[in-house]
Amino acid sequence: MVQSPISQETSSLGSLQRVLKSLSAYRWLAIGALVSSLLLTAAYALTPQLFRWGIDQGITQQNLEIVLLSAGWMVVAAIARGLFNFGQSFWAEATSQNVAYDLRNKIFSKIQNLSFSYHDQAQTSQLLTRVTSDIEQIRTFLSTSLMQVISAVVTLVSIAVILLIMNWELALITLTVIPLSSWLMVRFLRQTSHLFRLVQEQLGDLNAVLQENLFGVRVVKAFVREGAETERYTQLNHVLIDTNMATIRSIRNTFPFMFLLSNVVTVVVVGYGGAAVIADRFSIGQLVAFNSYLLLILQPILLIGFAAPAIAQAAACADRVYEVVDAKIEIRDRPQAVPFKTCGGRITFENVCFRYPGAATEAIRNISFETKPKELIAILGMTGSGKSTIMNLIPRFYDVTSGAVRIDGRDVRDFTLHSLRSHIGIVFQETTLFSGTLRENIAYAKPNAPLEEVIEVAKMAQIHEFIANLPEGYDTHVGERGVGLSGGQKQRVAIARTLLTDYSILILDDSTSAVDARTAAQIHAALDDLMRQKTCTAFVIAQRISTVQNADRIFLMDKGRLVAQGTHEQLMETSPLYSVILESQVKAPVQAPIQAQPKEQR
Ligand SMILES: Nc1ncnc2c1ncn2[C@@H]1O[C@H](COP(=O)(O)OP(=O)(O)OP(=O)(O)O)[C@@H](O)[C@H]1O
Repeated sequence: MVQSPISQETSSLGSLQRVLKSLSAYRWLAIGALVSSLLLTAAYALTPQLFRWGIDQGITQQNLEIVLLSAGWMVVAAIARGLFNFGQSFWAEATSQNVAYDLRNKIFSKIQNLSFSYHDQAQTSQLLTRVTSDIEQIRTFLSTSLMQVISAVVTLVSIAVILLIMNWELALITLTVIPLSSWLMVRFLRQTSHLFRLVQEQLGDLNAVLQENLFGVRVVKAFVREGAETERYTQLNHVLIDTNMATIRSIRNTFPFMFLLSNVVTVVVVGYGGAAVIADRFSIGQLVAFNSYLLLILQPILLIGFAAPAIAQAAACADRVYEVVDAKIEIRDRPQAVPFKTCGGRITFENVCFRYPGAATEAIRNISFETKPKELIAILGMTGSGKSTIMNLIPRFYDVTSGAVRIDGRDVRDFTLHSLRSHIGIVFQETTLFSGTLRENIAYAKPNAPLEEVIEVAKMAQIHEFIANLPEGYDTHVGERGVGLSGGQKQRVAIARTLLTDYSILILDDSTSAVDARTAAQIHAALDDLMRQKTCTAFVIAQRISTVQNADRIFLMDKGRLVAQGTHEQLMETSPLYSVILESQVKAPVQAPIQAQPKEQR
């Protein structure tokens, strides 16, 4: 299996730093959250002092006015806490939503620009997990964990100072809790950080099975593999729960010790502080305030503890997201690239070899040919002989391993990708339609095309009659993969979609394979005229010799090599392989299309 390019290790910490840097774009929102958080901490820190004042100056001195005043200020402090809490969560949420929005756009546009070779090796489900779940984890980190940690650190420092001022001996006993619990936290993070990355990867694997299953649901049912598929999913689900349980075990091994620490310190403070009150070295109000601070100081340590797994997880997610954002785009414009404007029709392959990334052998070897203007070239050959590969090199879906592909004498790598691909109309072997109406699908590359133009190309692709007979005609909705249409109908919509573009080079890659032989012949007849008018060169890859007999030249491929070329008649005379293919097809029912029409593929 090909190694995924998106599973390399990079520094999680560095990725998390990049997330933090991205906050600068929303600095005012972030500052709003930070200021609210600081004010919230201040409001919390003030409350025990109000207690102390109320007890020592009010209750102990039997001064009702001070008791009521301190109670009133406590109400004010409570309201202030509510307001600052709201401000902190509102602005933190707004910041995180904006950062997630930017990251989603960034990763999506990167995915659009990544080369075919990247997509060949990357798992779609892993990419989906990165765009959805990973970014959501980063967002939660920014809106919750990050704020928790910042306010916890501010609270810890400010309360430590207050405690030291109030009673340094008792403060030092209390503050021992900080290094001890920090050590527990670091140990916990060391144990779990790799587990969080694993969880996200396993989630991606689980999504892969789900996605494959949804796409291949018909195959699963046809082969009665529902049970086996459920088993496969359950197994991966099991692996995921095991990893999740490992993280939970690590949490379980850490947090009880933290709680134990806090309880021990409380006991010591009450014991030591109580003795100090009896010895008149400390007032009751101070002891109550001290005890309240103790709760406040343990809370942030626990908060950091709770935030730690989320931070480790966010770091792993940020790592995965930036791996895609930083992925190398193999095929891109050269610095001096020029726009491809007009096509004279001379397409030259000069000793071209090509090996797919990660493949052991070359898919095509030493291919050389040159087309003449307005030529219609058919490419024929056994399955896997390299026909599609040749065509992939003209629009630079891949770059040659050696040799050169030229158009009118100029290397295709010298053209800007956008202009080059805009001039090449290509119908792929596999048909992909998008969710939307039939009209929207046909006008995919030219959304403003008037209906007459859409109808015109639909007629050429022999699909107009079918569409016109639908109750909603061209406004009929089709599913994301054209569900509701037969294989042949989808192929014809795809042909119409290509015909509507401003192509000058046309490539039809086995694009009538799912269409019945008579309709295929009608499509080719209609395209024949069109190819000679609109295109400078056309390539048709086909399995059936009958559909390409009219080609000006037929290229015969065998095991990655161009073994023969010429007209149908010439090849019949000179190529034994061509004769073998022809003979095998003469015996096949497709040679007699009118008498025995195969059903369109469903
Ligand atoms: N993305 C890819 N990564 C690695 N190898 C590939 C890839 N695509 C095709 N190949 C290999 O390259 C060789 C040529 O494939 P290609 O698709 O060009 O054949 P083809 O003649 O068009 O076949 P078919 O008629 O079945 O479509 C095959 O051996 C195939 O396994």
